Amino acid sequence: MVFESYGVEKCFENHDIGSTSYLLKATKYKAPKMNEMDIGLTSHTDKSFITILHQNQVNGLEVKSNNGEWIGFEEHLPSSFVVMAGDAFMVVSNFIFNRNHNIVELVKDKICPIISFTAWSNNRIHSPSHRVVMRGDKTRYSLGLFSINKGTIHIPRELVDEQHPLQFHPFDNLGLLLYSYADVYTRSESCIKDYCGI
Ligand SMILES: O=C(O)CCC(=O)C(=O)O
Ligand SMILES: [Fe+2]
Repeated sequence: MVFESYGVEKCFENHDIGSTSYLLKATKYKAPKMNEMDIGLTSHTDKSFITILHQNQVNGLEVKSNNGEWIGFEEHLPSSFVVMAGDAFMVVSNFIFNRNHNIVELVKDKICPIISFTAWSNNRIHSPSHRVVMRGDKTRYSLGLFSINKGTIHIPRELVDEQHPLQFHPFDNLGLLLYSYADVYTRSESCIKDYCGI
């Protein structure tokens, strides 16, 4: 849908199932002691191209809004999941799908572009900062499917123009992930900009 909306469907073949590695991560977040509030996962942006998240109906995921407020993601359907852009892609929206694959909620333009700059979309799309905050007395489980492109991601020529001069060198998505964990990354405001910014 995003590729279509930018008129670059032809680039999709470089991002299809054969061009992507997947990391499936299951996480258990314990309920805070004494019913207080606990940060389950500190604020970050994902280094994937795209992330799909599902939780066991114990809310906790929060996304930073444009004005710096944290918006809690409230799950209403057991079959819903969140699709979120990573630094390699970056999207302005969170899509929440139901089991018929229809978008049931679009938290458009609320997502904060404060610290991240998109690579593939040449800085048009932003990956949201998000975190997990635990409240209440229930254990939370989440499943995250992180898709990471194999090979080199090139910024489509169609996404470079006068208003959007080229912002990123071609880059390796797995390299970005490893760089974010490596000592060489000095933890400035934007990992992706440090890694392959022009
Ligand atoms: O558990 C969640 O809902 C979020 C997990 C997450 O953001 C991550 O692992 O990068
Ligand atoms: Fe994340």
